[in-house]
Amino acid sequence: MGITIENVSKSFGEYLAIKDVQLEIPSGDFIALLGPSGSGKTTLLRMIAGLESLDSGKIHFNGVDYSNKPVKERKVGFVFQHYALFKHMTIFENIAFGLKVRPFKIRPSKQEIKERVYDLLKFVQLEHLAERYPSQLSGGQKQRIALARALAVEPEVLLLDEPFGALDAKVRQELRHWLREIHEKLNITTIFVTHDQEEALEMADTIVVMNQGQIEQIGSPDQVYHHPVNAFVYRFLGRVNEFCDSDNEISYIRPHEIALKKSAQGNSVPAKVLHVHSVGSLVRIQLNRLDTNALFEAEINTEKYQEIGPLKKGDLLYASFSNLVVFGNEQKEPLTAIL
Ligand SMILES: Nc1ncnc2c1ncn2[C@@H]1O[C@H](COP(=O)(O)OP(=O)(O)OP(=O)(O)O)[C@@H](O)[C@H]1O
Repeated sequence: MGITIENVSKSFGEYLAIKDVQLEIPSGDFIALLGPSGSGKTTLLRMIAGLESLDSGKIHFNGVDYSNKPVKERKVGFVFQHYALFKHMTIFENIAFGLKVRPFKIRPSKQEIKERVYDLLKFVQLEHLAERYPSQLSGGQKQRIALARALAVEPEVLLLDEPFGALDAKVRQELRHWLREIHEKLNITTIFVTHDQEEALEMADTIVVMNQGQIEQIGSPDQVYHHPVNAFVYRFLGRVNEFCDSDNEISYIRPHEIALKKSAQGNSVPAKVLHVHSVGSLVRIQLNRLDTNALFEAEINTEKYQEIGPLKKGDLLYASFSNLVVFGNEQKEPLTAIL
């Protein structure tokens, strides 16, 4: 199902939480709403679900105005951060719930419900847990079941609000791949809220970067990461070094874009090593520019480190900043790209 969000705004009392948002979500897309806490991601998701009213604007599902339709008419499935499984029901009953409470006329038979629940359990690879209670499941298993429950009613839109937020890093990683595979199989339009840029970059077809109730940029992971339209997006999408050029301009470069050499080359800048630490296959090096005294961080792989290292505090290196991007303080567009 394609969704069109047209000039939507929403206030809570005096506070304008969503400001004139426009967004076109093609059918079958996997979208991440990415932004810091309080940027309006959940509010926008809840408006799409019909859980929050709109002050102005419209939301269309497949070209039909759904702005005032109740939740139950929207064919949406939800998964929230805190599982929200019914504690007193078995896993089977949890998944069956949405089907059992359907009006009599459209309610499947007992046998049909049973088959559907087992199909879903198979789909999320947790058939063996049907008779357990939520308290007997791990966090990751609970979220798989929450997804199976959301899928039971055959939604045309899947809404996920930080579904892996409460899980540890390894389980999160597994579930990201798993959810992406599920999306590829079912192709349901999926909107995913996260404040984790890595999660958004890894999973989504389209990233919508939000800030203070507004959209800063819409684009593929590659576009928002490599071609951010402003300083906010640049900063939010990953580690970044900032150098003040003047009162109005700041230049930005990501740590992995800085080339480090043992000897001076071209317009490289001398810098002293302050700190070195390894993170898996990467080495992060904190340095101090000798020309401006500014601190910065470079990131290289272990092979490159073997070429220039081992390094210790006080060692002298030469840094080339070939990909600096300059934004004015309040500018939306990059002023220049210095090569
Ligand atoms: N029911 C409400 N009543 C009053 N203010 C609200 C309500 N819901 C949200 N807000 C405010 O609206 C703003 C946006 O909140 P929202 O939950 O949409 O942000 P978010 O980007 O999802 O943040 P988080 O990542 O922390 O969940 C916040 O300042 C929040 O305090």
